[in-house]
Parts: sequence; structure tokens; C-alpha cells
Amino acid sequence: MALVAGRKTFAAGKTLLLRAGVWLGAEAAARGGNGARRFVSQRVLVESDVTAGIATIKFKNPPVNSLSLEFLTEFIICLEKLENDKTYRGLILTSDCPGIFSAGLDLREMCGKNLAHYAEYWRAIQETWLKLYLSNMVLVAAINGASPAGGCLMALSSDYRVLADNPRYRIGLNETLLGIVAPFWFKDVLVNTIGHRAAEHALQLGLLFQPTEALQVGMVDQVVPEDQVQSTALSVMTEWLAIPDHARQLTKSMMRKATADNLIKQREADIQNFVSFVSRDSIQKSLQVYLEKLKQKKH
Ligand SMILES: CCCCCCCC/C=C/C=C/CC(=O)SCCNC(=O)CCNC(=O)[C@H](O)C(C)(C)COP(=O)(O)OP(=O)(O)OC[C@H]1O[C@@H](n2cnc3c(N)ncnc32)[C@H](O)[C@@H]1OP(=O)(O)O
Repeated sequence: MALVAGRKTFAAGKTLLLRAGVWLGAEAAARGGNGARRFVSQRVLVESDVTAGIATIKFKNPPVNSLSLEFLTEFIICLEKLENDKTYRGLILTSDCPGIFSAGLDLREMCGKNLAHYAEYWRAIQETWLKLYLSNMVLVAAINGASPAGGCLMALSSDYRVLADNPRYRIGLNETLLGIVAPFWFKDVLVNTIGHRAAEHALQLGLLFQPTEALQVGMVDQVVPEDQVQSTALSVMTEWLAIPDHARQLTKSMMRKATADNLIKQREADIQNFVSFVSRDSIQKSLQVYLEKLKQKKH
């Protein structure tokens, strides 16, 4: 396994410093005789079935798979590796943390840091989304836990969503409950998925849906018993992979390009908006109060 500190070049000529210890791994992994490979990085686990052309990324950033800068850096590298390796036509996104798909953006990255940090963080969030949303692979989200805000966005950016039938696993864009506003491109993805009226309702109230409600509103495509999430994701994937890649990829691009371009053409302005919004005293206060409430919940 190669442990390195280096630089990753992102769009717009910007760079994101890779933290020491990030896996850049040459196929570090055990390679079984049956075509199965397993890449190991600290926060992102990649399992793959070379014969089927399917990889599975398991988020492994306990306790809640928050999207910290370190997690995002590893995740982007893994995505790029899979995207560039033509062996893989399908990718399943799921979690290695019991009961949590992802708690969304890491609130600690948005609190008490300097402006340059907020800008670096937001660029990584944008990059992650663009890579997911525009992936040539078929993406299936096997949602095996709670999925608020940024966690929900990751699921919404997939091509198909399977959610475990557990009332504790709520999913939605709850930003207003934190006193913050979902960025326009989060909103666009939600509108594309559930329609304008339902999205307006859900966004203003910061609704987190239980599985049956999420299915009803169209936020997920299937709700299945918890122990069937992975097998269902796999059989959905097989169905999607039966479609010729070029036709499916062009269709996906036709459906998604305008939404992605909307961000791409104003990435820098979007970063500046985020930085000035999140650094306001009132927003810092709201985020701190929210984090404190999360901590106190236990006691
Ligand atoms: C004018 C227009 C300008 C527009 C500009 C845009 C501006 C802003 C954009 C921001 C967009 C943000 C999107 C987001 O993703 S914000 C994050 C939203 N996430 C949440 O609300 C989830 C919060 N967490 C939970 O609800 C729960 O933790 C849950 C995921 C359901 C898991 O519950 P449970 O298993 O009971 O675990 P705990 O709550 O006890 O949490 C364990 C520890 O983890 C910490 N934690 C939880 N979530 C986060 C998080 N998102 N970031 C950082 N840390 C988190 C929690 O505090 C506990 O910590 P500790 O053990 O130290 O007490």
C-alpha cells in the first residue's frame, strides 16, 4: 500500500493538498482468483468484481460518515481511479458504518475555520458532486442508513436509489433546520428528482423523509428490507448494465448536462457565496448551536 502526501489537481487549475496517509494505492489489495479485488484506503473502502465490471464504494468515516475534507479527498481519488479504469461500468455506493449512510457535510469544516479553508472545502464538495453526477458509470446508491443533507445529495446524484426499510433511516435536504440554505445545485438535483412543488415543500421545511414517505415522493426508487439492500442494488445494477454503454451514457449526459453546467459556469462565484455566507457571525452561531445540540443529545 502506498501512503503518500501529494497534490491533486482539480478543475479550474486549483489544487487540493492531499493529507499524509491518503491512499493512492496501486492495487494494494488482495486480488482473488475469482476476479474480486479489494482496495483499502483509510476512509473509503473499494471492493470490486472485475468479471462483472462492478465496484462498490463503502464509506468508512466513523462515527457518521461526515464528508470531511480528508474523506472527500480520498473519495475523489477512488472515483477517478474507477472512472478511468474501463474495467468498471457500474458503481454501488454504500456505507460501512452501521445505521448511517452519511451525515452530510462535516459541520466542523464549516465552523471556526478561516476563509481559505472554507473555499478549499467548498471546492472539494463541488468536485465530488460533479464527479458523481456526471459519472459515465451506472451509479446505484444502496442506502443502508440515515442520509441527511449532503448524504442525501450523494444518493440523489446516483442513477438509482435503494433504501433500507427502517424508520430511523431518514433522508432529505434538511439545511433550513440548521439555519442554512441548500445551495442552488442541491436544489436543482432535488427538483430533477421529485419535481418543483414537492422540492419547494421539502426544502423550505427541511423535511427528512422516512422510507415509505421517501418512496412516495420519489426521492428513492425502492424500499427493501435491510438485509436485502445490497442484493437489490446488485440486481438493479445488472439490469442497467444490460443497456449498451454508449447509448445509456449519452442519454445520461443529455439529461444531466444542463444541471451540471449551471454550476460549472459559476463555480468561483458559488465558492465566494459559500465563503461569505458561512463566515457570517449569525451562521457560525447557528452551526455551533446545532453541533452542540447533536452532542448533548446523548447526555
Ligand atoms: C445566500 C445563499 C448562499 C448559499 C450558500 C450555501 C450555504 C450553505 C451550504 C451548506 C450545505 C450543507 C449541507 C450539509 O450537509 S450540512 C450537514 C447536515 N447534517 C445533518 O444535519 C446531520 C446531523 N447529524 C445527525 O442528524 C445525526 O448525527 C445522525 C447522522 C442521524 C446520526 O445520529 P446518531 O447515530 O445518533 O449519532 P450522533 O448524533 O450521536 O452523532 C455522533 C457524533 O457525530 C457528530 N456529527 C453528527 N453529524 C455530524 C456532521 N454533519 N458533521 C460533523 N459532526 C457530526 C455528532 O456531533 C457526534 O459527535 P460527538 O461524538 O463528538 O458528540
